Amino acid sequence: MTDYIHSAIGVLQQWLEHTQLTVTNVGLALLALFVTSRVVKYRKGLRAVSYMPGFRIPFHPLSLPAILLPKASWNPNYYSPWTWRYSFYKPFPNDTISVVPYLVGSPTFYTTNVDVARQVSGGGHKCSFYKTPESSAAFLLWGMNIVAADKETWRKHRRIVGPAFNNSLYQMVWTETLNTYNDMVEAEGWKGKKEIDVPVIQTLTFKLALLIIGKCGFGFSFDWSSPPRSEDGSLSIQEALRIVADSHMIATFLPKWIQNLPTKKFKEVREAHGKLLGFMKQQVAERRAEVRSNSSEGRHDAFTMLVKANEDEGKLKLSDDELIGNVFVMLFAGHETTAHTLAATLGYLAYHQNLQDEVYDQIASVLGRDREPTIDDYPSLNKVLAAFYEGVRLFPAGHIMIRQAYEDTVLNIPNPVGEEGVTTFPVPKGTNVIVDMIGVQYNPRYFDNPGEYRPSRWYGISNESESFSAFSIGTRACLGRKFATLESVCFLALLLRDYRVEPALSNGETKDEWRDRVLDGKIILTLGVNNVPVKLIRRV
Ligand code: HEM
Repeated sequence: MTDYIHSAIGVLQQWLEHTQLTVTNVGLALLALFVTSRVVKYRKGLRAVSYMPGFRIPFHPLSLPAILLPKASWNPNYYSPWTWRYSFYKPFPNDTISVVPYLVGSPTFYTTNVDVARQVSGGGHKCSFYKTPESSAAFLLWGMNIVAADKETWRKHRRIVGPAFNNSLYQMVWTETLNTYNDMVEAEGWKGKKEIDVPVIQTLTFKLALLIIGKCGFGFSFDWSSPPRSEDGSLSIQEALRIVADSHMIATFLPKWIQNLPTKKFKEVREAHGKLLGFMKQQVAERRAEVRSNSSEGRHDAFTMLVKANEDEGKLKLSDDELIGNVFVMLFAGHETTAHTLAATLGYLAYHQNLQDEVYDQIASVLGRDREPTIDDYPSLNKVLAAFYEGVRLFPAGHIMIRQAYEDTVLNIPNPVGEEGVTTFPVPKGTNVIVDMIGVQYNPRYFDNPGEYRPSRWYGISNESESFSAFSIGTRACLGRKFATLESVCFLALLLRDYRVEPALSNGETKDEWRDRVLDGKIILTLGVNNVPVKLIRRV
């Protein structure tokens, strides 16, 4: 008997090694097998997939098969499991499908179609869809905010938060990214080194994104090398913000009684939350006093702008908790997303040296060898931006948008490619519509050879174009898109100006094996790539 158990464990271990799956993913895989089921019937022309009702999983069943698939087993010529995610839709006649519960409950539509996404995601007076509180739970820890709010509440938040994303903030994002890059080179001891090993590029991109949100979003003065605790042992605000960002999933999804257990990790998380909350309350009061006494003129961070806009507002002011909620939501909407996309972009550019050369040639022609970039260079660095846009297309950090019909309505679903027109489907109140953003980005309806990393597909396309659907579309599209692109273009231009980025291969590994290992997706709250190990070779 023990022999059987040992050999079963052995087989499982081998399979895990082969597929590079973690134990958590195996758990999810088993759940997926149980939840996802066979195609059962056509429902008014859309083919339906049926699943057992009653499961409330943090992300939808389509995420799960993509995670559980052993690499490349479905198509030896293709390496990204995310293309498989799109191919999920291939057996169906349309790029919008409905998933119908076996027993009770209303069906859910899954769509990879931009027109359907526009109908459900935009908000607005005429839109019959909204974000349910359950789907926004991850954003509601610190108070109501623009991401979680809907309808009238959203409009109230947007009026105050929208104006904070202005040219002064953008100038600050650029300047602070430049300062942070120089700070990083100094603090990491890169000066004078010809070759630098970076085992995980995410350690840099996550720190960069945190410092930029901390400085430009919260208006804190952070620096690359500040110690996590002061001499008296108390947590620094910078470290508290890092812990809060890193423990977001714990704080959102773990029951309170588990979070209150006396382990080192949970104690640290509680300390960080307590410290930040107290600090933010004090900051609201201080900034309000500054705004009232006109002494906030030199401050352009989003937090101060928000307090200012709120002071100027008449009846529809935000409460202090809502102000704090909106500052924190920038951390959760803008930190991981930007950091993951930068890591994916650098991974692709390391793998495709010819494309990196093309980007570098532009940087060199715009900046020369050592001129610091200014925000006026941003439009001329369009190939850097295109490299970033292609990174976010292939790994759209905001990989899912969940909406629900709050009244009986219809969806106008475009007919399959090759057939003109739309078909109108009745959508009863309570029906969920899930916009599968990975599916959208890999949908051949919109992108020629969608699995290929090809930044040139974005050349000559206006920045305002809705083709960049990875930031969503319509009135509720990402408010931080320019924030993210300015930060990323500035950082990439500096890094690629100074260093050639190459894959750091492990023993005996080929470049293609590196690509398969690294440029593979993982989802926690947002979608990113695996750890990206690179070598930075100083350009002379
Ligand atoms: C690569 C980086 C980013 C990506 C891929 C991204 C993606 C998205 C997506 C898909 C949405 C729509 C979500 C939905 O409607 O369910 C969204 C909304 C939003 N994002 Fe971003 N985002 C990024 C960076 C940022 C940054 C840096 C900030 C702020 C500093 C930010 C702030 C927001 C806000 C406030 C909203 C809500 C807008 C509204 O509902 O009116 N994002 N983002």
